[in-house]
Amino acid sequence: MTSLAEGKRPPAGPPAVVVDGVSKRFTLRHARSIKDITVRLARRQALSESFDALHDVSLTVTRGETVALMGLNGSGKSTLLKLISGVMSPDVGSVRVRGRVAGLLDVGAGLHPELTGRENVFLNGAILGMGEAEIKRKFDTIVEFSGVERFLDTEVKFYSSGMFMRLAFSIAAHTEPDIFLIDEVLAVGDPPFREKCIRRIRELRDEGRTMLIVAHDIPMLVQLCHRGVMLRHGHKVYDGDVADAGSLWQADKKAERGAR
Ligand SMILES: Nc1ncnc2c1ncn2[C@@H]1O[C@H](COP(=O)(O)OP(=O)(O)OP(=O)(O)O)[C@@H](O)[C@H]1O
Repeated sequence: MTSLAEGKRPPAGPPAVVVDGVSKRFTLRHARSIKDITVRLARRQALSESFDALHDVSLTVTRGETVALMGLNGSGKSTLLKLISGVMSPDVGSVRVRGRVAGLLDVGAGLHPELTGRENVFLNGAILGMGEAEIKRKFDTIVEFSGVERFLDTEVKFYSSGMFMRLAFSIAAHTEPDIFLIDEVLAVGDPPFREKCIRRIRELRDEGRTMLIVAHDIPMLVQLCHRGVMLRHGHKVYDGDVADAGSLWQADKKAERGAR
């Protein structure tokens, strides 16, 4: 696989994101009701267990770099993006971010179901750091990109998941973030919209925005990204050439299929 971004690496600049020795532990509760607790205690089974979703992960992203985060399901990619976006804090280590961050971490995250598409453009735009004048100036572009014009005055709870995602992506992608975090959303849209998103990501990349992208579409990541980081069971196992990271992902995937 050859990378489109090869030879187009951004000039070495100041760091935009510094993740330093980060670990994150989650507790999984096995019993929620009094009955569950009683049964598990009688059987001498644990009521909960904890495990490390991220283990001593360090990562520096230079301003203007587009970095692919790869790894099988459950390897810790989304957790890492949540730590960078600030919606979650690490148990150990630190995360420093320089600039305005726009995260697209969940389909429709940040859209309010009871509000219309139009109201959500204003609300979500403001949450993502745009002023009212800026939103008004970009309103038509955002709506046109999303393709939800006809449903603009409908509450978004009536939108399909694809429409939800299109509006959410469109708002976030037009906030001119310094750092743009994209998690899996590209898997949800229909193919023409996906192509549009990829074009927009490429534009943002060529404008010199910093991006971290999580996806399972490895050829797309290889095309779009300057660099690839591979996670395995919460550990960073590779950080370097995006095509090589892609090959590691393919090998893990093959091993996982073989193990089933
Ligand atoms: N809030 C939470 N509470 C408990 N466990 C969690 C929580 N969030 C994530 N996990 C667990 O942490 C591990 C890492 O999850 P994460 O979503 O970061 O992986 P991922 O690499 O993004 O996976 P996928 O590709 O499936 O989205 C998983 O085992 C997941 O079940």
